[in-house]
Parts: sequence; C-alpha cells; structure tokens
Amino acid sequence: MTTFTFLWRLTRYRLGLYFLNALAWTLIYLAPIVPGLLTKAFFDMLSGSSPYELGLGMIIVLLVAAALGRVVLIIFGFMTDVQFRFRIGGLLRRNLLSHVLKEPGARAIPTSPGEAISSFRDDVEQVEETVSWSVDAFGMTLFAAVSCYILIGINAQMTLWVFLPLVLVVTVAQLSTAMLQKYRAASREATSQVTGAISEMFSTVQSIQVAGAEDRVIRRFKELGEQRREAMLKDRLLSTSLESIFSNAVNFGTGLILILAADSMRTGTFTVGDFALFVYYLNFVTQFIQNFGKFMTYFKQSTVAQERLQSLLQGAPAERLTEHHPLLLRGNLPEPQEAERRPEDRLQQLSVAGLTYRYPETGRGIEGIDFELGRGAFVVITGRVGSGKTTLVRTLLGLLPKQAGEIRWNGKRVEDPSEFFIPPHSAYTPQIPRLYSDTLQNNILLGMRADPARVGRAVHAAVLEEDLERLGAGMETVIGPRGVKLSGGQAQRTAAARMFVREAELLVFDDLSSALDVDTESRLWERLEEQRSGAACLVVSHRRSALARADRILVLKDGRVEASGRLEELLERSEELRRLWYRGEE
Ligand SMILES: Nc1ncnc2c1ncn2[C@@H]1O[C@H](COP(=O)(O)OP(=O)(O)OP(=O)(O)O)[C@@H](O)[C@H]1O
Repeated sequence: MTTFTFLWRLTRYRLGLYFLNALAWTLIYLAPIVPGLLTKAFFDMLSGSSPYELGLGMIIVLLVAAALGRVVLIIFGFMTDVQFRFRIGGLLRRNLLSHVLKEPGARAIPTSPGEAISSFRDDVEQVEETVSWSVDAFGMTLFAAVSCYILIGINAQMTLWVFLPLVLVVTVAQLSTAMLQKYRAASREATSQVTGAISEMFSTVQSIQVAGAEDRVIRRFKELGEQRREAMLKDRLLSTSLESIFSNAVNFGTGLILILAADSMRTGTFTVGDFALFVYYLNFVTQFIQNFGKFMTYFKQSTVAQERLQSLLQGAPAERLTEHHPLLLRGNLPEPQEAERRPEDRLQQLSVAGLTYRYPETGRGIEGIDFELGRGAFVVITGRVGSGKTTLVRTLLGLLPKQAGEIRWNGKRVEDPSEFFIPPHSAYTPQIPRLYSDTLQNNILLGMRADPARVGRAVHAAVLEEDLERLGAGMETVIGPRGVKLSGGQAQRTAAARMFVREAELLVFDDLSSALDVDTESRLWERLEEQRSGAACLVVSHRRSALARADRILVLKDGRVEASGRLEELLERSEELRRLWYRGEE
C-alpha cells in the first residue's frame, strides 16, 4: 500500500471532519489576504496614491475585526484538528491492538514489548501529524495562489522572486528524500532499542541482581544510548539543515524584492501601498514555504512509520490498519458479554491428530501429536524438561500457530483454535501467570461478571481461601504490578482461580508444580475433582499426585508421544515414565 493510499484510507474514516478542518484552516491561511489589502489601502491613502475612501478609523476597525476573525477561526481550527487527529490516531491504535490480540498469544508481536509500545506511540503520532499537516499544505497553497494572483496584478517580475525559492525548496526536499528516510528509520530504531532495553531491565531486575550483571547491563544500556544519540543527531542535523535551506532561500528572495522594489519606487511604478502589501504577504509566503517543506518532510517520515506499523502485522494484509471501526468515545462502554453456552459447546470428545509446531528459531517443538480426551477425563502430559509439553498445550490452544494437524471438538473441525479455545470451551493456566496491578478479585474476574458464590467456589478449588485471610484486605487486596505482593504459589493459585471461575468445559494446566508444594497441589486436585462436574482436565505435570489420578498419560520425548496409557501400564512398558516416576519420588 502506498503512503498516500494509507493516509487517504485513514482520512476517509472521518471525511466530514477532515473537510471541516480543511475549511477552517484554508480560511485561516486565506485570512491574511484581507489585512494585506487593507494595509495597502492605508499606505496608498497616506501617500496620496489613491483617493480617501474608507477613512483611517474604518481601516483600523476593519484590521482589528480581521484579526479577531482570524483568532476565532484558529480556535475553531484547533478544535476540528484535535478531534480529527485523535480519531485517526485512535483508529490506528485500535486496529493494531485488535490485530495483536488476535495473533497466536505466544507470537503476538514480532518485537519486544518496548519496541511495540514505541511504535504505538511515535509512529501513530507521525501518521497523525502528516494527515493533519495536509490540511495546512492545502490552505497554504490556496493562499499562495490568491496572493500570487494579486501580486502578479501589481508587479509580475517581483512576484516571480517571491515564488522562485519555493521551486528551489521543493527540489531540495525531493533530492534529500532517501537520506532523510534512512536517518529517520535509524533514529526510530535506536529509540525503540532503548525503550526495549528499559522495559527488559525493569522486568528482570531480580535476575540481573542475582547474576551480578548490573555493570554489564548498564554498559550495554550506555552503548544503546550512544547509538541513539548518534542516530538522532544525524536525523536532527539533516532536518535542521533542510529547514535552514528553506528559510534562507526565502530570505534571499526577500532581499531581491527589496532591491527591486526600491528601484521601481524611485521610478514611480510602485506605490508605498504596493510595497507594504508585498512585505506583508512575503511574511506569510515565507511561512508557507517553510511549512510546505515541513509537510513534505513529514510525508516522507510517515512512510517509515507506516512500514514499522505494518511490520507489527506480521504479514497480515496492510488494510487491517485502516479498516473502519467504531471507537466508542462517548457514553458508557458496553459490558463484556459472557459467551452463551450452547448444547454443542459441551465437550464430549476432543481429538487431536498430527499436531505439529516447530519454532522457526531452533527447529524444536512438537511433531505429529495424536490424542483423544473424553468428557470428564483427566489427561496428564509428562516428559523431561524441553520435551515439548508447553509447546503442545500452546499449539492446541492456538497460542502458537499450528503448522500441521487437525483438532476436532465433538467431531467437528476447529478452524481457528485461538478463537475457539476460550471460555466456555476452554480455560488455561500458563506456567508463568500474568497478574495485574489491581485487586485480587479483579485479577480473578478479569472483566467478567460472576456471582460471589461462583467466585467462592473458584477460590476454594484453587486452595486460595487461607491466603485470603492472611492478605490484609482479602479479595480487595491490591497485589501490585505483576502481582509482586503475592508469593509464587499464591500467584499460581490466583491464576488457577481465574481459570476455575470461568467454568469451562476443558481446563488446561501448564505445570503448577514449579510454584506449588506437593501437598497444596494434591489438595487442589482433590477439590477440583469434587466440583468440576464433567469438565475435562489436560494437565502438564510430572508430579505423582497428578500422574496417579490420570485416566491417560501422554509421555513426550523430543517433541513426540513416546508412550500413552494409564500409569500402571506405562510403569511396565515405558522406560521414560519409570525414569520420571522414580526420580520424582515425593
Ligand atoms: N520460544 C522458543 N523459541 C525457540 N525454541 C523454543 C522456544 N520455546 C521452547 N523452545 C524449544 O522447544 C522445545 C520444547 O520446549 P517446551 O517449552 O515445549 O518444553 P517443555 O517440555 O514444556 O519444558 P519444561 O518442562 O521446561 O516446561 C525445547 O527444546 C525448547 O528449547
């Protein structure tokens, strides 16, 4: 998609507002025509070149009225501009976020979160800026055309000297396109590297301290800062040099006009009023030429911003960015709806055949996984570290894009696992749960509406109620950024309660053992058994408490199912399981 098409599609989102904005700014840019003509009349009247028509007082009143009129227009112009910009920026961010949320969760963005945030902020702003300036470019061009027409009527040769620098500026801007784009891309890239590094440092403070890596991290941060400084300097230097070329070209033109004007005034072909009008318009024409150059620079820079925004789509059509959707800026936001439970959603049989996902970076992952799971089943996935357990559940749930294989729910093919494996079909507790700086209650509900009895059941099944007594404000306890005020086990059980409260048909657990002691994990399975009423469990675990209650165990080795069956059979025929069972004596 060309930058022009990209910007035009965004503009069409609020075309009416854009034209209102364009009208306001065109009038703002055209407004100086009037005081210019009044000034000319004033000086011609003083020097006796034209008859005394309006009178001094009237001219002053008209000048003040013109100034006031322009002030009102500018206020209106800023209102339409802000409203318009906010909407197209909002639409871009909304579309981008909606795409990121639809991508397989484990591969949602191709960069670090810090880099993505920098794109959401700076690149969107750059695009807003360009579309907004297009209105100014139009208004300024119209002013140039009208003032040019008036000035040509007075003195064609001198007018040429006013507009000649414009041609020069446009040529220079065109010639510097490639270099400017390169420098802008480099400076943006360097900035997102710095933002990415800050976000990574903040999220891994503990690991950095434990590894004693403070000095190395700071050194690396300084290097990135230095790279950013250099890139920004080049970008700024080029932009500022261009600006200086623009304004100096105009100053040069101004000087020429003054010399020419002085000559014509001596010969009497140029009145004092004409001179005043030229000088008055020149001011605005100077601004126009500078701003026009600025618009062209913005346009080039928005090509870079567009490319960076598109890279976040990871190959999806670029049109996603400019699709028109409501922004819901006024009134109350709609309440999140809990999906309706239809009879066909009830899990009878889940069948997985040939499921494959290999990480492009390492070529490792899972290959040709087959298994079945019936209503109320308790299936455990086990295997050594790195055997592919997490990859299997993530691929099944659509958090990683499957490369081969088929998933069927009650015999019906699941076309898009990431859209299907959500409540009420399925709920999931990842190995490292994500918690937010909010109350425990809101962390469990995550926007859902549930009655206290349901929440109570979930908290009980997750063996969380004793912790509630110890946490100062119970369910209203604010748990800090990423849940830092909770222990690892509490965080894991909060995530489990979040899963249970959704009362899904399939509950997927990715290894609770890293944060739960043996005893707590056993209690959790017992309680869940009492209240899961037909829900099936798919559990990644190597704990005996889980293996012993499994209807079926899948033993993974190097990304494939090495053996599957009940514990007793597998203890006889699977060396891999025996190894895990006896080593994991608890
Ligand atoms: N993001 C990734 N990029 C590349 N390779 C990966 C990635 N995540 C995992 N792998 C590789 O894929 C293989 C399977 O990893 P996976 O995390 O599924 O194993 P696991 O059995 O769940 O291990 P654990 O018991 O440590 O959780 C491993 O060899 C691992 O190195």
